[in-house]
Amino acid sequence: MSEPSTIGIIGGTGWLGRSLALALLETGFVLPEALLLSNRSGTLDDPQGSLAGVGITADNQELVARSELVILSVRPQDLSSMALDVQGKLLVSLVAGASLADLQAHCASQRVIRAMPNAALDIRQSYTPWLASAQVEAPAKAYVQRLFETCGAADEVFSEAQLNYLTALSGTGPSYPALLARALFRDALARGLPEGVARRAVIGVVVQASQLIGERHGFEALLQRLSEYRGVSAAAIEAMAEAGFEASVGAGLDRAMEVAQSRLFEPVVAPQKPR
Ligand SMILES: NC(=O)C1=CN([C@@H]2O[C@H](COP(=O)(O)OP(=O)(O)OC[C@H]3O[C@@H](n4cnc5c(N)ncnc54)[C@H](OP(=O)(O)O)[C@@H]3O)[C@@H](O)[C@H]2O)C=CC1
Ligand SMILES: O=C(O)[C@@H]1CCC=N1
Repeated sequence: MSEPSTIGIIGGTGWLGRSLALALLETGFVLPEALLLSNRSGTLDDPQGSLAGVGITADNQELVARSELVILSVRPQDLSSMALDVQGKLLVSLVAGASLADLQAHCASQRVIRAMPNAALDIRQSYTPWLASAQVEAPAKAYVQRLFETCGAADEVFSEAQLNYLTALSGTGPSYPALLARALFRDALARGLPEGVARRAVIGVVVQASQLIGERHGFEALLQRLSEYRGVSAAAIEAMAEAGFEASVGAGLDRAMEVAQSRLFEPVVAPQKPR
């Protein structure tokens, strides 16, 4: 496969589609004139001009005709009612709950990649696992890996089960840190802290202090080091564990994975014949 010279993003003005478009432009991965976006109105709201020169259309088939690589970034329910024939071209879908087989049948291509970024694509810090159908050639896979590295880290995975699990674990992006932040915030308010202090303390922990977790400090090593004081942190970590912290996380992931594998996308228009 020679590298696609044109990229089209269906749903390219949404949260993920637009963030991806901006990342591809910022990194020079694609030139504005080689990028085409679609949405239902065919209009582009771009007050800052960051998408200057990029094409916009309301006609998804026109986008397919003009793009060598088609990226699908609409909500699952919008895909269900969308007739789309990608004419055997390489299709990269970001749609949660749409399996490779569903996408092949619905969009008329055997060459399909399912990718699962998260909302941190917005700040070019997504973690994006992806799964390719057997018909995707090695150079196309290498190209897609580089494409997602424009906005964070990416890994190929090798089963729908792994991708569905990762939809629950990492596709949810900021959900779990935000849940922890809300629990800490509510606790602080319940104990009478002023709201501003509570909010800044929580952000200080969940957003700022958590940056210590990374290349230099693994999370296990950090927990160990803090626990070794046998003081306040150790008491909190152990009491939270005893109260069922990990069981609660496991239950949430179970439920999220059930939804991720439950065909959020159900075709209501006739499938195309895969090419
Ligand atoms: N947001 C997230 O955190 C994550 C989302 N995902 C998946 O990514 C996909 C996109 O999500 P997200 O960007 O958040 O959703 P948004 O609702 O922000 O964006 C959806 C886009 O699709 C457009 N659209 C809707 N219907 C059509 C249509 N018939 N033809 C062309 N464009 C259309 C919308 O534009 P308009 O309404 O103007 O037509 C909009 O630009 C979803 O499938 C989701 O499951 C995956 C991981 C994380
Ligand atoms: O919650 C959702 O369905 C989307 C897909 C994964 C993350 N956000």
